[in-house]
Amino acid sequence: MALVAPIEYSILKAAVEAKSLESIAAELGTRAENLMRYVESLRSRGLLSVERRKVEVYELTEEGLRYAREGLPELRALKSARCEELCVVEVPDTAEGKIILANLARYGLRPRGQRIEVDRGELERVIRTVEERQRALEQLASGGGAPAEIYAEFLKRKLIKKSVKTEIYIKTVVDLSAVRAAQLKTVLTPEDIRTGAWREIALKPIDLSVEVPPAPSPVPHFFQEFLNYVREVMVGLGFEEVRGPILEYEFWNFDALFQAQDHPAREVHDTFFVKWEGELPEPPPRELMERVAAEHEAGWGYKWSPQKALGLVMRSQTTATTIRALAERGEGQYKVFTIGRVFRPEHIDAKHNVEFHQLDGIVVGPGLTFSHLLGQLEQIAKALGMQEVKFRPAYFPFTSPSVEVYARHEKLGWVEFGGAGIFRPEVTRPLGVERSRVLAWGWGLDRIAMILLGIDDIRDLFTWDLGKLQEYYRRWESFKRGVGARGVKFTL
Ligand SMILES: N[C@@H](Cc1ccccc1)C(=O)O
Repeated sequence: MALVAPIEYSILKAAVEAKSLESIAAELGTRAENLMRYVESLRSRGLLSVERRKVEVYELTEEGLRYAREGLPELRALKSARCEELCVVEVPDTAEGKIILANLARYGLRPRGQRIEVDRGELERVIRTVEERQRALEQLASGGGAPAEIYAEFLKRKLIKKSVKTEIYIKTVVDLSAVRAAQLKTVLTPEDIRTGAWREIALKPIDLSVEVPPAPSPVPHFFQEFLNYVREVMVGLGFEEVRGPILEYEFWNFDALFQAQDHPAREVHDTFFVKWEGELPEPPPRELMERVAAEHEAGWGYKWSPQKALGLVMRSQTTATTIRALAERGEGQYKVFTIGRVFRPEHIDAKHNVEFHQLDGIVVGPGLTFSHLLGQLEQIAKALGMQEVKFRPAYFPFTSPSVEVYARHEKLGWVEFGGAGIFRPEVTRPLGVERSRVLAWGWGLDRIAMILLGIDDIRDLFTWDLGKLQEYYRRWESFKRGVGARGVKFTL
């Protein structure tokens, strides 16, 4: 038993005797185009045969169509005749007048100059003849036929033209009792599968060749451009960019930052721990692991586990990347930054997302102080176009002293957008950095974008709403134009 859609069943029923698709469409009250895909689907399942026949058809020319609508010009002329003893038809000396005279001559009416004189009986005979042509023309216009001699006349007069059309004839090649109309669906639900209902459902074919309506053309994404802008600003301030992996060893995300292995932030609720059997980042140097181990054991007084340090996390801070840079370069004078995604299992709200972007930077050199740090942070904030920032004392396991950095958001008030501090000796010592001091900070770029562009909800940075995206892009463009042109005020 073949299952077919209700419309397919109607087609099969209508085509038990071979018929043209056009006539079946008319029978079913639709257009042939609408049936094509069902016909094709029935054919491909061997339920229907399809034959294409070339047929000669007559089509009205533009002129023919116009006369079908407005009436043949000679008919109009004949009807304007004024009759006394004789009837008189006045024909204007125009292009149309010429057509009128030529056609009236066909029916035996000879003009004298621009006028035709004819007796009433003759006039009525010719009017009937021409009216017959007019009816034929209108019939042709509405898809009907006409007497053979009229085709010849109209062809000569160029009111119709011959063309070859392909007609589709279909015939059902299956016994109707072997076919059943079934429910037609485009999507099967888990329920349909569980209950076995799928057996009774016909899947509606989807025609992938159909043109879809054009979608509004996308603009570049404002936040992507914003991230590039931050990158440019940092490079402009003399920083060098470094990059690091998103799937990171706990070692770089925590241990190298002197975050104890039993530190609360390392518990499941603050970090995404990853079970991973794919390719791994290159492991940290053994020797470095040993020095970090010694630092932890002396400082925190517990047994440091190398296995724990080689666990994998979705990095929760891009400080994991700047600390890699510090380990690689060691002692010296340099400034590096990184921009990248970080991940935290947060409760999502207007200010928190589980995935956001940080700008981390370090400035390395002998003799650097806390004032240098605050000055550096101010300079970056200013270069990014921020109006006012505030610092508050804070705690991070890897810096001392430490601050949190705040800026004012139009709607949300003072928003913390990052932390900063000077790396503790416990962090720098195992990396071989003993003479230099390291200023470090990590800022949330999503929040900075919200502050600069007046976006009220962090989730909006990833909105699918094209209207919002366009609005934010406009704001971003006008922000970019204004950078450097605004009065900047800082408060310590
Ligand atoms: N990594 C910290 C920010 C920070 C970076 C560097 C020094 C101090 C603080 C955070 O994610 O919140």
